[in-house]
Amino acid sequence: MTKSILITGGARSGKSTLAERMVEGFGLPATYIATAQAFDAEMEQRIADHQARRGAGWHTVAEPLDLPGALEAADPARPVLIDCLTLWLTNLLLAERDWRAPAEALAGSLARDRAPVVIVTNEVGAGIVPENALARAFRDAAGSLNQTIAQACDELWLSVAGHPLQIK
Ligand SMILES: Nc1nc2c(ncn2[C@@H]2O[C@H](COP(=O)(O)OP(=O)(O)OP(=O)(O)O)[C@@H](O)[C@H]2O)c(=O)[nH]1
Repeated sequence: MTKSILITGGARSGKSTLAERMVEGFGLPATYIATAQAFDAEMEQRIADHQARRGAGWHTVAEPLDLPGALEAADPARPVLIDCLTLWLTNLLLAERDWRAPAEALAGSLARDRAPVVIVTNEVGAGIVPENALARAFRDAAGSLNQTIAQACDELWLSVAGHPLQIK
């Protein structure tokens, strides 16, 4: 049985909707682990749109930093959707925390005997090389994090303009 799925794609590529459909396809009450924090009205609106779209039947946990801990604490009988790795990385970098050890911990916990886990991430770095050093460091860290989690996942999907493409 497929246990862990990583979905990557650009902004508004449909990756969150694809992830929600996959998790709902397991036919079980599910847990949503959100890494986003609402710092402004725009983000509040995005989050409200997501919550309205998900509807009832989802248990939502907001965890901006301790993602491995949130996954460990989640009910193992329920499928989990993690949305998204890129914001988690941003939160760790802004808090000046290491991301490599938590990324390895997250990858390790995907091997656990539990209901499936679907993870959303962003495909960054396809454009021109950013001019500032922080943006370049973020781009490189995001790429490495995606590789670490993709390697640990049973399936990897790319969402392009609302269309899913299976990579692994
Ligand atoms: N805190 C919190 N964040 C949430 C909740 N629901 C969704 N989010 C966040 O909303 C973010 C995704 O929002 P969007 O900006 O619509 O995603 P997008 O990348 O532009 O679009 P897609 O590619 O279609 O997914 C994710 O990072 C989630 O963590 C929630 O209930 N609470």
